[in-house]
Amino acid sequence: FDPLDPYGEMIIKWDLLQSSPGHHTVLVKIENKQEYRHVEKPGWKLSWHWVNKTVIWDMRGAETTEQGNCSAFAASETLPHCCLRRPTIVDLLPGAPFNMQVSNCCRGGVLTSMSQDRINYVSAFHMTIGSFPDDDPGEFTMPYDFDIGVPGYTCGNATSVDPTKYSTDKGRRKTQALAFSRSHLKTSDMASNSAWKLDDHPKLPKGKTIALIVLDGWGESAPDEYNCIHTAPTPTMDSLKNGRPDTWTLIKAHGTAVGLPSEDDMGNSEVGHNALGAGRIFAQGAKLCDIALASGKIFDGEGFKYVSESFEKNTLHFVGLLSDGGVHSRLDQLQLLIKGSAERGAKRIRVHILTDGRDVLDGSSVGFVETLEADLAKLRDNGVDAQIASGGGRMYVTLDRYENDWGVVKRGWDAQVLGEAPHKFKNAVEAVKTLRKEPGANDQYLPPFVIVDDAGKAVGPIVDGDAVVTFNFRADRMVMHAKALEYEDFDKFDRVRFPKIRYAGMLEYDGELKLPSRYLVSPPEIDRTSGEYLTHNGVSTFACSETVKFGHVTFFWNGNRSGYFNEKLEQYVEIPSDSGISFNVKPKMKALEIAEKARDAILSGKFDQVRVNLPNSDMVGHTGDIDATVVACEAADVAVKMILDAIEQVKGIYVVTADHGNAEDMVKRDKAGKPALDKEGKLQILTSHTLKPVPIAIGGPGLSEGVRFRKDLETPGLANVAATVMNLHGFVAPADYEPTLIEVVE
Ligand SMILES: O=C(O)[C@@H](CO)OP(=O)(O)O
Repeated sequence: FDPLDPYGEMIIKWDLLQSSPGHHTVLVKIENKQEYRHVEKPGWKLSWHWVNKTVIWDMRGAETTEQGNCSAFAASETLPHCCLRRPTIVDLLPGAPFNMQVSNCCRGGVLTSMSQDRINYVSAFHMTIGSFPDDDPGEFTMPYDFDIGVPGYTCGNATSVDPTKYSTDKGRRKTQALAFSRSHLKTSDMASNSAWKLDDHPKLPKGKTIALIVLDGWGESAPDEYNCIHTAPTPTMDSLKNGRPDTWTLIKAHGTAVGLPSEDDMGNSEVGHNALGAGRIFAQGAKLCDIALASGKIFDGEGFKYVSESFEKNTLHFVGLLSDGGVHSRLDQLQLLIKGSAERGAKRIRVHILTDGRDVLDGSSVGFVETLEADLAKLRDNGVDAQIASGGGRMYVTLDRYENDWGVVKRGWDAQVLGEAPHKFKNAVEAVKTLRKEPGANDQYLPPFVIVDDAGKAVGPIVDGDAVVTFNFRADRMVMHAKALEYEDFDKFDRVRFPKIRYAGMLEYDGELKLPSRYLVSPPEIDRTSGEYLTHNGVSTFACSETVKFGHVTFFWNGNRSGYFNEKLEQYVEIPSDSGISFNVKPKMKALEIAEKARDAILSGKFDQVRVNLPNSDMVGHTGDIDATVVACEAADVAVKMILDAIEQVKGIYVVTADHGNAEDMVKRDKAGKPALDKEGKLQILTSHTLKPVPIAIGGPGLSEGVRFRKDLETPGLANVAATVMNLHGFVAPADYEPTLIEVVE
């Protein structure tokens, strides 16, 4: 994956043109679909491993670098071109004899990228293959273990897809290959175990137990009454900071430091944990979608083409979080999607909105719905039947995560698919305004509603043949919904009706589950995470949080990958979260239970790294309840103490940090930093994350003497933590990781 080239890839295609037992003709093409990367001289050098004992009788357009031992064919009239089990093929040079050429050959292996040169981005060669005399002449079997011979690429396994159709006789006849396989190449070369080996740190020892504590939503801000971290009693966290400039510092947790489009983007747990675990900054979903929308490429991709097949006769539905928070989705991206779809033939559009009030101010939902309504009215003027069809608050309708409460997803299903909800309105602005007036109502927890026509009938249930696009780019709160929309076998709630739809996510939400199977933009490919390196180097890990943050310290930490890298070395423990309540009701959440599990894991002596996420300051901060958030911060501090006490006992090391800010600032501020009042003179409570930096502290009896934070890094951020932790485990981090935060002084 190359952030400059997020859509790029190289593909090797094999078309089986003729096949009889023991004799096959194959056309191989290498396509450079990168945007910027050319394959320069000395060019590609393609090799693979034959499954059976196979020979290449004849080649055109390319040749193998060696013939190998063909003595088994001594009796035949001609000797094969190559008898190696692992042949290496090179392109012919320009000026090769005419009878040796095929189209797209003979450039010495140089391949330009498709977007820069639409003529020379393909290399092709042709070969006839057969079997050894002592082997069964059988069906063609695709070889494996491809290597393109260009530094920085690894090939995935080949997969079978529809054969290519060829146009012959000046386009009058189409012929079709018999079978077709393609193998994708990735820009990383981690196939062999030795590639994972980390060098020993020259000064720091191995074998220390490290507690890695992530306080969720714990930023650093000026002390005042709206800084709950300041007002809460937090003696443990204070003791890590006060008078310890060498082992306590601040790091960036928002904006470009975590792969977001701009410095105005607050941090969030997804990008924060990705950066913490991966040690590098990857362009994140928000940015990838911006690029795809700006270039219009989003509409050329397979995902959009798939949904657009419903445009002629059926409805296109959009489902997602309606705000400009930029954490899970953005209104401007939805607007571009709606516009682009209408321009490309969508005639009937329905939007199912989820109101926010968590990444943006509570009450802002009304403005967002008004903006969307105005857009849809314009479309209606232009003959597109476009309307909002249903809605509800994000925390109560649809956007649950990590299977904490399927009831949330069911409420969304009932409104969006079945067209059923306890509240019915003729118009969405009226719906949101009215429902917000109910006692205790807020944007996050608005009850579900459907929009109905004059006859009281829902205007937009999702039915057979319709297309559905979920426009959130962030994964965690879309996975459950995606399962309901896509899984044939599904038992989490009674769907009543399971419409046959064309469904695409804005991104792929789970790379392991391949969910959803269609999407508009490819997600960031976060590879070679610190967790994967450390397991390859024998480091054992225990990771724990409660349900609402469990995936943060596992899935996000490991580059959006579920499951273990090495079951023998890892143990992940999830403590069930409270469900069906807002977390200000029980602000201590499961901090104590998480700390107990971490303590036991540390004292067991079985783990080199014990990693936890303490969710309190974030989850309770999001409720906007200041008193409860103070209790939450205190609870997190108590949990930190319990873990640090255990580290003290085993003479280990601690690293305490956070993924983004939240509880340190609970009020909207004016430019001078003073609390901003609304039109009625009331304080505007901030439920969202912030742009603040987060602390990081290191220490413990196991920390070698002379270890301190460097002062020479210009803007250290979350991505610098992975290399730091690797050092504390006694290893040097890979060269392309963001630099370590620490140095060892004599
Ligand atoms: O709750 C969430 O979904 C986000 C805020 O939208 O918070 P976090 O990034 O901390 O998970």
